[in-house]
Amino acid sequence: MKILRGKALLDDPAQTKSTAFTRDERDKYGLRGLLPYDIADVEKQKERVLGNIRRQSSDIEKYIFLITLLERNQRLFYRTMIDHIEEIMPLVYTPTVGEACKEFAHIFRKPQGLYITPEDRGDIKLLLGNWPETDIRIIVVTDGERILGLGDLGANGMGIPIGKIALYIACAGIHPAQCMPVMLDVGTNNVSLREDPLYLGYPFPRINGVVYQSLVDEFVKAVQLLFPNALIQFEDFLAPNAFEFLDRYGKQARCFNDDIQGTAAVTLAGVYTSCRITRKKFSDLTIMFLGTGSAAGGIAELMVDAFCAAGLNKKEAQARLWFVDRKGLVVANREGIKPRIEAFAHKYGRHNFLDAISSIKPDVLIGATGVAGTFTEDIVRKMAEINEHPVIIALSNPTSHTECTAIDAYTWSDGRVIFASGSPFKAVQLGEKLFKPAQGNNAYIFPGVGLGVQACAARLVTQSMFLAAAEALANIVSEEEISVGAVYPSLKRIREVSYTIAVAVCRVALSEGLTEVDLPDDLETYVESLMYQPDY
Ligand SMILES: NC(=O)c1ccc[n+]([C@@H]2O[C@H](COP(=O)([O-])OP(=O)(O)OC[C@H]3O[C@@H](n4cnc5c(N)ncnc54)[C@H](O)[C@@H]3O)[C@@H](O)[C@H]2O)c1
Ligand SMILES: O=C(O)C[C@H](O)C(=O)O
Ligand SMILES: [Mg+2]
Repeated sequence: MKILRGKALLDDPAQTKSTAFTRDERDKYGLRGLLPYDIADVEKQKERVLGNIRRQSSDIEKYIFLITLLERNQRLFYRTMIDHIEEIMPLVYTPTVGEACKEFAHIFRKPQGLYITPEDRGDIKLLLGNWPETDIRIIVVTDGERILGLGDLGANGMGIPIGKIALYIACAGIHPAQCMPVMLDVGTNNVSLREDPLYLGYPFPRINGVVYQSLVDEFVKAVQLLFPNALIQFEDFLAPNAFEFLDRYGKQARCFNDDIQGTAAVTLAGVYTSCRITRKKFSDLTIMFLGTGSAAGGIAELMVDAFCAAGLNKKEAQARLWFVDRKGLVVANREGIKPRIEAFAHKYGRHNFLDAISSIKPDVLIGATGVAGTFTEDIVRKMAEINEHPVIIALSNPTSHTECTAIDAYTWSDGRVIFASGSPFKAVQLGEKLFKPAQGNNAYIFPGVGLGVQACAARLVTQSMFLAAAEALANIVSEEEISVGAVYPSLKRIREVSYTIAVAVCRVALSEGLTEVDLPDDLETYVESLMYQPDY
């Protein structure tokens, strides 16, 4: 890295320390007179940042403030984010990032990340070469077609890769210079966006079919050529594209789909942990999904592996999993069952959602619909009638799209529910008891998986890695966390979580012969040594 001087040094987000430059440094780098007198250490700077965040009148203003801080002073941004993760994460990630994506074209200040459009066909390598860094290790790419539960947001969806990359850096210590957010801006079918005069994306209907597929092919190939060490995380692609790309690239490129696989691991971990509260055996559970998309489909596939690891055969495992869609219980011989769901369409009578719960008596209910309020009072009460401690995981983001809120879930189940949700909820006081529901979000998984894959230079990312990540995450939850109803560890422990998952991923890669480097025996110390600390 070229050492800058004077104003250029102050203006460089990666190198500046702003008011923290010491007298000696101010002398040495030609900074005298360019800064106020006080030498503010990072603690003082953080105090100022927090004051500024808290004085903003809305979360979207807080988001804008934080993004501009990131553009000004990278280390201060990440130090603040790491030290105050519970306060900052909901601002740079779900739920606020959902609002930021909807408003993206209107709050845009400075480009971040790489944009690829159909006009760049044939030139994607050249575009990647324009990126200012060469040693890229983590890429988060979206085409914006299914941004959280908000639908097709086109190029506005860039907020998601930017947010996920911030989590890679803060939660797993990937170096900022090694990360790249990418928007495959292939158009949008959201007419109101295309008609918005301030819209910044490719203002045409989405390309599709082979034309679209070949552009994604070109992107993946170009990444492999220019950034051979990069891990590609596919994010917020609409199903079936999400599944198709995973099938197409998963066995030949270092990539995974976060909504399918990351979500699967975090949900499985929550279910494992719930067994410590319900005292049920994991292999005895019956699980019901509302929604048949990427998240639910991905979870079911990993659950089958988990049940098989617990001693069931594949058929028995599949028999434990049930799907409900808008038309009710998904059963054999129903029209139009998605190929990924067929194995779970059992021979059974037709039932609506509520009757399906009464009849099948699931221990666990998982929502991945993107539709608010789909876990109604009737549904939660029914789950609580058939289970002493029903497990309800409402995955949909952002908060405005959650299947049910924490307070409703606790109230309707008389405080007996074991609840987790994709976006965070505040603690709920019900009589004497305080519940602190945990956030069931793939943020617990993908940073650690990325760190692990990088640490061991795994050629591919496999299902066994996600199974191991789920086990590692479940094992780390403390008794104290469980006592307030949380099935995940506190976010304050996220770097410990990511590191633990990374070590588990390395072990799987080693056992599957996927590593491309010689790893030291002491994997723990090695992985920890790789983690970026945003210190001056
Ligand atoms: N918490 C997490 O970590 C996490 C991870 C991934 C996705 N998600 C959330 O899950 C939601 C779904 O994501 P996805 O990728 O599976 O999307 P998707 O579009 O692939 O799937 C959504 C599914 O829900 C079904 N659905 C919609 N309304 C329904 C209703 N009223 N009743 C029954 N089914 C209904 C759709 O038919 C579809 O099958 C999004 O809101 C997303 O934010 C959360
Ligand atoms: O982005 C998130 O918060 C989780 C997940 O990837 C989603 O798509 O909702
Ligand atoms: Mg996602």
